[in-house]
Amino acid sequence: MAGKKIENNTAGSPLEAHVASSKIRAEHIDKVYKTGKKSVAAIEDVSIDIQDNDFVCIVGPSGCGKSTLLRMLAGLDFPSAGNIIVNDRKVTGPGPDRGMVFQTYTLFPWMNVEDNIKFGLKIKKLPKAEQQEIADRYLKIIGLEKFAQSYSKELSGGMKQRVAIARALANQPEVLLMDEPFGALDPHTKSMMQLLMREIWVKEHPTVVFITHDIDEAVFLADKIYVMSARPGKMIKRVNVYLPHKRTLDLKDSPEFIKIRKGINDLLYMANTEEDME
Ligand SMILES: Nc1ncnc2c1ncn2[C@@H]1O[C@H](COP(=O)(O)OP(=O)(O)OP(=O)(O)O)[C@@H](O)[C@H]1O
Repeated sequence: MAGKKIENNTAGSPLEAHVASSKIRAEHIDKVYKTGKKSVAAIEDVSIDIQDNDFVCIVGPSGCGKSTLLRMLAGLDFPSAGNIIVNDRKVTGPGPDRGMVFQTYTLFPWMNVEDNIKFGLKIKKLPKAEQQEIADRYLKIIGLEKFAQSYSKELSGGMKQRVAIARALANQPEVLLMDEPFGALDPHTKSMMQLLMREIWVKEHPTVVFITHDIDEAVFLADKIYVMSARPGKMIKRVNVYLPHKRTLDLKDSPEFIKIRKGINDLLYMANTEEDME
């Protein structure tokens, strides 16, 4: 697959091409980790172009560099070659324009739910009434109004992730970067979180980049899916997901959903088989 150009399964409509604006661009990214004398090529010649308000998932086998790529978009790590551009500016570090949600729960244990959500707003020194208004709005969206005064240790994993999402969204980042945020949840809670995440996106329309190795999750959530090959990870295809804007869980049993899932599984299988044969 080395050096293969990324393919798009559909050409954008002329209108889309005209009005869409690039929010995030990764241009020919390589990432090599060096530890002592050893070096690991994590990703190779990866390019992506994400438009404003897109919900994008990135899928690929374990170790293909998904988290590495997301960390570089966040400015928490840097490419060995290539550029990352967010809002037409080269990324040189983390910034308030990008919110992150990780797989591990990252709430501040000494703050209650409401204060966790207000954290970034306090730093921004927003007036108290405005902080409360925003916290109330997101508590409602995540359905945890009754837990506003609870602490992290009193919450389930799913509840903690809902608060982490609310905390990230409350800051009104232009881009939400999510690294397998539902990876540690049981299947039922995971489905409920997927539903909630899609609902939040339909309402708020943040630009979302969501990493997962769960193909079902990617097809359910995203409008565009970038598929990566095994390490060193390369982008092999961008798949546009033409499913309804508003989604319900029974969509997962529909022929359209199953067809897209199969297409992505086939791509991953082919990419990995080709790597094995090289
Ligand atoms: N700080 C680091 N130092 C050295 N090697 C690293 C470092 N971080 C990641 N790697 C290596 O880079 C490769 C890509 O890792 P990364 O965590 O980005 O993959 P991933 O696709 O997110 O994996 P998973 O799906 O299992 O979480 C792996 O081989 C990993 O061992």
